[in-house]
Amino acid sequence: MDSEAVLLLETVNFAAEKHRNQRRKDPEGTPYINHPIGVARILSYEGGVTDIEVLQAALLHDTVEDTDTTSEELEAKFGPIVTHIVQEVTDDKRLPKQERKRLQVEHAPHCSQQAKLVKLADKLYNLRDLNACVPVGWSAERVQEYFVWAAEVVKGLKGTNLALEEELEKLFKQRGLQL
Ligand SMILES: Nc1nc2c(ncn2[C@@H]2O[C@H](COP(=O)(O)OP(=O)(O)O)[C@@H](OP(=O)(O)OP(=O)(O)O)[C@H]2O)c(=O)[nH]1
Ligand SMILES: [Mn+2]
Repeated sequence: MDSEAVLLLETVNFAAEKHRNQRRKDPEGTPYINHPIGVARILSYEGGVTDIEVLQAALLHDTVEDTDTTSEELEAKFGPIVTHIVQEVTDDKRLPKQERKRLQVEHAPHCSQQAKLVKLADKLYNLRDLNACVPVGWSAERVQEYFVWAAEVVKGLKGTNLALEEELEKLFKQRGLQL
């Protein structure tokens, strides 16, 4: 087996262990790990991305934000490039939610190309997920607000990956939003 396959399995296993007690917000409580795996899969299968560090960062992208994982831990196990991409897509959970959301819109255009790819795939996964089923406690208005905000973030990511941007544009159009 080639060394990149070994590395991807090592990465997905690390993410699965870190997210093992977490569930998605859908009524069925889908295992959280389905999300990072799906984000990495969007990048490879739909986006044609073969950059192993981007695929690893996609698998790890919510570990620092949502679990006890530290950047130091990622750096020791996966190296500085993967760790930096994850840091770029990590919200500071100590900030109020509104501020975190505003900072994503502000920072998106200044991210590295690698981080922009992960952000595009993360938004595409989450928007498709919202169309498939509404998180527990979310109103239709809250779902629409998420689309409006996501469109603002994605505007700042334009010119990164045509296939993913086209898929996102379709979803925004269905909601009456323009990129
Ligand atoms: N659509 C959907 N999202 C769910 C579900 N379960 C968990 N999430 C996560 O919830 C986040 C979006 O919910 P919000 O209320 O806007 O944000 P918050 O969790 O950070 O407070 C996303 O975080 P994220 O991946 O860090 O992305 P981002 O929204 O911060 O860009 C998404 O992955 C689900 O069942 N459906
Ligand atoms: Mn995510």
